[in-house]
Amino acid sequence: MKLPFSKMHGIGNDFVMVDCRQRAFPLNEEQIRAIADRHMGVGFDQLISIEPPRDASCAFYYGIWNADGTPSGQCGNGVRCVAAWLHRAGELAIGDMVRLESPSGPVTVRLSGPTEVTVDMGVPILAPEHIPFRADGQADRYSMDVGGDVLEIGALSMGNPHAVLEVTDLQAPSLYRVGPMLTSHERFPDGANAGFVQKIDRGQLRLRVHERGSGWTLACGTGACAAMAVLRLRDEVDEKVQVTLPGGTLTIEWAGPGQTLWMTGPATFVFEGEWLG
Ligand SMILES: N[C@H](CCC[C@H](N)C(=O)O)C(=O)O
Repeated sequence: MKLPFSKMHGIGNDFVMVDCRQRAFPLNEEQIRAIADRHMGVGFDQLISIEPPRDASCAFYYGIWNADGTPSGQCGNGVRCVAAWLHRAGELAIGDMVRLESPSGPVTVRLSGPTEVTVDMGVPILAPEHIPFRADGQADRYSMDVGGDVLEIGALSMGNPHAVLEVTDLQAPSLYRVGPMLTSHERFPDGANAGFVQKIDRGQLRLRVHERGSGWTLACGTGACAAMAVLRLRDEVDEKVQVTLPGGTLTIEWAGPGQTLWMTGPATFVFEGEWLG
């Protein structure tokens, strides 16, 4: 197969973008994993397809797959790259607001420059059964046994499930043990992206994320949204927060429950290629 693709990243969370506007999505799980291989393939954290919309109120649909071939419902850094990709393809003008359809429903994007994108990520989902997360009821903190340690986590969905743990030291070696255990914890029936967040002040957070299906990444957009929302629910941060991940910084704005959450950040082109698989 000769598969043209674009390589992009959003603050270091990297993507292979596949144009499916005129053709059906051509890859099976095994091929996705082959392209994800950083030595024998191209390498990516997520592969993203750009397709005609299924919901007529949206301009395009985008599909999301992790490096291990599993699908996801949402990708915050990815949707900014979809918007910049559509601009480069002549489908989206700077300043336009357009609805895009993700596997978990519509989001609205606005390009403020060719590679600077603001996204209305929708309303964070807090009800445990819709995350999905096993709990007796909705709470700002859930006690969880993770490998023998009891941790207090926040849980929510941004269209994909997130566990958020507030820490005082993002360099602590224990995070590397806890991350994978949280990602595949039995209380998250579909798994979870595990975020470790350190509060600097009411307007600044630092974050590292161990992603379901992709491992440790340089950035996770929905993880930044989830971390901010969890701390906002505990009134630890203001409505507008800078979230700094290993690969860069995003701005997250959220008033509170029931309101939509906004994410702003860059989307970067790296190269165009053709996969010969
Ligand atoms: N990196 C992405 C999230 C990918 C989602 C994925 N790992 C999952 O939910 O399985 C982001 O910027 O939001």
